[in-house]
Amino acid sequence: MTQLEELLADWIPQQRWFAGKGAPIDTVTVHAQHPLVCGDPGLRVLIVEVAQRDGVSRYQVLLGLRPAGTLRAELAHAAIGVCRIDGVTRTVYDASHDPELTALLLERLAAADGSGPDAVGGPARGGTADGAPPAPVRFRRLDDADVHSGHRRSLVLSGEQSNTSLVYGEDYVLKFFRRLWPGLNPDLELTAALADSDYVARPHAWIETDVRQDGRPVPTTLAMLQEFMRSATDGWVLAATSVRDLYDAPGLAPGDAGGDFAGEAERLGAATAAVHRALARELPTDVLSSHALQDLARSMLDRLHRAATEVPELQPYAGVLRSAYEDLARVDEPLPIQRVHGDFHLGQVVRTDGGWVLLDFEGEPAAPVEERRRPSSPLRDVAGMLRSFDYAARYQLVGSADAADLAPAAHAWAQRNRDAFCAGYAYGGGVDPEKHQTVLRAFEYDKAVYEVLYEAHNRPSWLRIPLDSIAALAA
Ligand SMILES: Nc1ncnc2c1ncn2[C@@H]1O[C@H](COP(=O)(O)OP(=O)(O)O)[C@@H](O)[C@H]1O
Ligand SMILES: O=P(O)(O)O[C@H]1O[C@H](CO)[C@@H](O[C@H]2O[C@H](CO)[C@@H](O)[C@H](O)[C@H]2O)[C@H](O)[C@H]1O
Repeated sequence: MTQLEELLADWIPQQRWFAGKGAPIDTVTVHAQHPLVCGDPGLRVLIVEVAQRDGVSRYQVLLGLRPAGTLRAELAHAAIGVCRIDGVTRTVYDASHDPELTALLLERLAAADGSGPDAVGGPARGGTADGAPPAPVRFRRLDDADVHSGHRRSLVLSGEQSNTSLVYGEDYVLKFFRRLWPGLNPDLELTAALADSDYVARPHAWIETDVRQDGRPVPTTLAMLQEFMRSATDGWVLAATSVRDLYDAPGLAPGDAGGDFAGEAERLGAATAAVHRALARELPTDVLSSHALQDLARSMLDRLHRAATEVPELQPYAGVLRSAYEDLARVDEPLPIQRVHGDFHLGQVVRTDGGWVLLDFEGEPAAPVEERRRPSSPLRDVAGMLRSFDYAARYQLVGSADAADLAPAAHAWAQRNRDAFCAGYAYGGGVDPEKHQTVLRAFEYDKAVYEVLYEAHNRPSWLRIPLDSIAALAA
């Protein structure tokens, strides 16, 4: 490995967005390096390949470069290290934290030519008049997007993120996809398909490059610029506040405790149904054949095997989970499928003055992009949100001395909001989740198993949450 690759091999595992935390890194290779800003400071987009026991994954690093010893104190936390690059000793750092550099990205997006919605996922436009190939990193803007670079300073959104989002003033969010899969990112694809919907943050522009796959260059989304919902409050924060109010009111039912969330849960259900209907209008739909249903059940079983091998505490419940998947494989009614959110939870929705807005249509960040772009049952998203109500109810019990006393209240809160969400989903025009219990249960179990792996890798102290839910579901 080069000096830079050695530094990255130490730095990458400490990043929240690194998805390979379950195993050590063997090597890091800089697969491509595209200069965006030359000079001092400099900015390069790196595509790095991280080799681990289970294979090689690609990540995007925004590399800032300054002469060694000149990194300002406020950027010290972003430092990756000091190494020689192009014969000069430089400090390299995570440029997403450097507003001086990120301002230039917004300027490039504002200056980009407009493209129609078909340009999303379309071929790179052909280079310059003299026939030169398209630029390695392309800045593209939707035709009717009004991107201006007046609010230049960006701030990195803090929080439990799989990617890195920069907020410019109060206007835009620029989200850099960290784990890269060749091709169109489903977040950009679905957000663009829903561009006119009141339930999504309007997409404006994107950044892409070509990533080689099987010897061919594949246009691959690096980042998406969308409207910043300035009046937004995170759904997780709202739900957690409601749960806290309930825990502070011993003996009261969730509907009587103050801060009841059921009205919001119901409206969220209706908003989810509206988004599903819009996705079904804009993008292909199908019906799952019985053969495909069996494949789906098998994929759930595979995930269970992987999770139970890695997290043995799951093994006592494997029998119950397996039989839920077998029931799914035997469902003999047609299961409509369409594009869905794919990783739906309370942290992916924000409440604005105008109602609920859905974010982050990327799907489960660890899954290959072909899998995430595959149509699925909308009940998969319903199940994701039901899991999230369970999380919101349980997470304040982790490590609490009052956990046993509060458990009935947690159960009541989750049940009330599950019911409200499902009712809202049905009256909002979605299928009635209550009438599809076998499918819903299988998706819920599968999501909980995913969460077991997710927590084991990212937040081991939260591992008990999905494990306890599975124990309760299996009881
Ligand atoms: N357009 C937006 N407007 C307001 N807040 C946003 C917007 N996009 C993201 N956020 C906030 O950032 C958080 C993480 O964004 P998300 O797109 O889910 O990132 P990730 O893919 O890294 O999980 C969201 O939960 C939300 O609170
Ligand atoms: O939002 P991301 O796309 O990064 O999704 C990943 O991280 C989520 C946590 O931030 C994780 O969600 C799990 O924890 C949530 C509470 O923090 C909870 O509301 C969800 O129900 C639970 O699944 C998500 O699974 C993961 O893909």
